[in-house]
Amino acid sequence: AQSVWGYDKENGPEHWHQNYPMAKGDKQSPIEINSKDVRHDTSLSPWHASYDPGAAKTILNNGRTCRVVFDDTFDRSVLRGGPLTGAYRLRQLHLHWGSADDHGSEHVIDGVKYAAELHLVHWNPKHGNFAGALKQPDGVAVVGVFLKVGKTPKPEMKRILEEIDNIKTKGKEAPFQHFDPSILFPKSRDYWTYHGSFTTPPCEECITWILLREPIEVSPDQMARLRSLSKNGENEPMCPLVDNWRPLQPVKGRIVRASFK
Ligand SMILES: NS(=O)(=O)c1ccc(C(=O)N2CCN(Cc3ccccc3)C2)cc1
Ligand SMILES: [Zn+2]
Repeated sequence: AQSVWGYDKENGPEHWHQNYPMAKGDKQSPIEINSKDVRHDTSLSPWHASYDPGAAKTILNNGRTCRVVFDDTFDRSVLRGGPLTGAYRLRQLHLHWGSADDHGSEHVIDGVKYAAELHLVHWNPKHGNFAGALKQPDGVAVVGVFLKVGKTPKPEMKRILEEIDNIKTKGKEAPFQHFDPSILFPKSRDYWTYHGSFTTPPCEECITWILLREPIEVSPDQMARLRSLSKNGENEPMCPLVDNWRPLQPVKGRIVRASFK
């Protein structure tokens, strides 16, 4: 039977192109950001998120990540500015992380891998709905925030990680309300931006990436909580949900712009 895609030897990133040909495209993500190749673009404006905490709905474990889902039926929580034209609607946030603190992020910055990477996924309502947006080059915008392990963890991450106990296994979902994800943003608004793809199948090349330069800190036990999630269902053999990151993809001549010098 067609094995559903995942991150294991038999269904991992090297196999994805068999069912999802886009995976071999020339605008794939993630990529390594090399500061020497980045262009400071003075025309890039600051980005702005105006999120309604009431839009948060649920948190779930889908066996591949931990995801918080928001109401995106109208312009309730939106991202504007930066490289974007118009307001993009926040649909969900999720994370990618490693089995140890020295790796786990998808994008790599000058050789540095972070322990995890948070993705806030937004779509362009001019394309009608999310399914339509992912067929357009300007359909989706993802803000990426790097997580590093440190001693002064952000209390805001606590809220997501406290919910982990209720969604330990695949398919588990819990209410997750009154949450404004902009509290997860670091102080600096500096970012890199480039055009790329979903880092998971179907790997459509519809994403304007906005990667924040300043990482946020999480504590060692917060990372341990994330790693305590299981990719299996409740009554299946335990299998830790870790290393749900895609390896680096070829840059293929793409230009990465920076909002800062
Ligand atoms: N890691 S990432 O930020 O690049 C990212 C990866 C996947 C997704 C995501 O939600 N989907 C990709 C397509 N998929 C299937 C789908 C669902 C509804 C309609 C149509 C298609 C959903 C969003 C962001
Ligand atoms: Zn992601």
